[in-house]
Amino acid sequence: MEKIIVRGGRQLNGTVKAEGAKNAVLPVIAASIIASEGKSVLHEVPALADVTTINEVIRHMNADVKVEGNTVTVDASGDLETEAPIEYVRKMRASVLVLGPLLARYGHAKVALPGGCAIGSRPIDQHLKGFEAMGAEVTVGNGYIEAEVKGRLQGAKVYFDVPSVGATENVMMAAALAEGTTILENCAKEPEIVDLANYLNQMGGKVIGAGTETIRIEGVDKLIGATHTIIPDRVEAGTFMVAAAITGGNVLVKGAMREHLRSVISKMEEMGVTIEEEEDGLRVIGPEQLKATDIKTMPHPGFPTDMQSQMMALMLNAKGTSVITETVFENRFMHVEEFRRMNAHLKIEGRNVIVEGPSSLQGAEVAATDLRAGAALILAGLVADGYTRVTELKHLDRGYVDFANKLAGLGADIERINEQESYSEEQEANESLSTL
Ligand SMILES: CC(=O)N[C@H]1[C@@H](OP(=O)(O)OP(=O)(O)OC[C@H]2O[C@@H](n3ccc(=O)[nH]c3=O)[C@H](O)[C@@H]2O)O[C@H](CO)[C@@H](O)[C@@H]1O
Ligand SMILES: C=C(OP(=O)(O)O)C(=O)O
Repeated sequence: MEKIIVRGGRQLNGTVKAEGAKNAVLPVIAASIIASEGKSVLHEVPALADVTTINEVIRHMNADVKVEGNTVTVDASGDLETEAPIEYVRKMRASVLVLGPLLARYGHAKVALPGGCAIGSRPIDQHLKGFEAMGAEVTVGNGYIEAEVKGRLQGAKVYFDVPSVGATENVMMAAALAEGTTILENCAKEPEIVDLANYLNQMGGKVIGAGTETIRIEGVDKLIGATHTIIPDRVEAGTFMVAAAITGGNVLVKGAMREHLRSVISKMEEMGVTIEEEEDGLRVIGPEQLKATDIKTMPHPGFPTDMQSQMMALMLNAKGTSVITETVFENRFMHVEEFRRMNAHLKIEGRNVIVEGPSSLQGAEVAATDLRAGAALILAGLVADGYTRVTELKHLDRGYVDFANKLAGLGADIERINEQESYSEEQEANESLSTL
């Protein structure tokens, strides 16, 4: 079994670079199959498990995908299959993002129903509502969603009941190749949606208003492969910002963009962290003593749910009572039990978690319950007394490239090991860390 072992107590210093954003690259690769001519050349693609999965999904459909370092080239000009089976969707829910492109290009798409996951039930009714408004017939049965339209999708007016990132992206991709104009209202405004719209426009699409609550899309007859560079990952950047702050360190996070991280920056500043904008990123300097604060997760530009567990780790080290309110996902507190194993003082009250700090965190064996929880437990391990061993790394690998090595590069006492059953835990920890 693979584990990350971290021994707390080191201050982090130095420079670390954020990779291309997972949540931008997944819809962009899904959108690449909409191009019936030419190749797309995508730069700054992070080497994540989720990227491997989306590549497998579109390869399964007969797209030609080449990966060379951080550049991915997609040629989807041949005839594609219009189905994404369960094995891919189970690994990664974002596989449903091929629905819009396939439906627009072929008038048919069949994708396994994603179901819930560790953070909530995560329905996709808003995606389907958008396709139906554009004239598609959608059926759900035998574990699959099948969408079909005779002729082309028709431009339509769609009002989303909730500002969903995935629904905004899926319907925006479908509308790019529909006949006529589509107006999407109450859209999600995340930077990754803007990145996708920019890519669609580079392909010949006509999308305006991405990043605001109303997006207007003039459908075009065809889209052509294009070159595009993925934006930096604001959640990975935010995670390293917390790593610097929690250890009282001084770290330059290259690629961290102020305009994408406003809510995270202001909350960290309220906690006493110094954040300075530099030419190529943000410098984060941790205080001697962090102060308590409250956060409420919201759609962008509110505080991102994907930074909630990392902020919990930070609050555990702050003086006073902090309150976290999770409004985006109904079940995103699985990490609370794991933090408690590290002597964290946390109380769940409905959608709130009361954090009593500073907790004297103790190293323990803990499991990543989702990908951000995995990162957050490692952050807590950076300041816990003794060894923290984090398991279930498959979650972490979905969203972080080389996380342990990047932290080690900043001075953390951390190593990723493949456990030999015959070793005792302590022997193994000592041996693996003695080389650091
Ligand atoms: C690959 C990707 O980009 N993942 C991100 C995306 O997920 P994802 O796109 O799945 O998240 P959504 O924005 O769709 O979900 C937001 C909320 O809307 C609800 N909802 C969503 C769709 C729908 O049809 N009906 C519905 O009720 C969800 O249950 C949730 O409560 O945005 C989330 C919220 O910022 C992030 O945590 C994820 O990291
Ligand atoms: C919840 C996340 O991703 P996904 O939507 O891919 O599960 C995340 O990135 O934290």
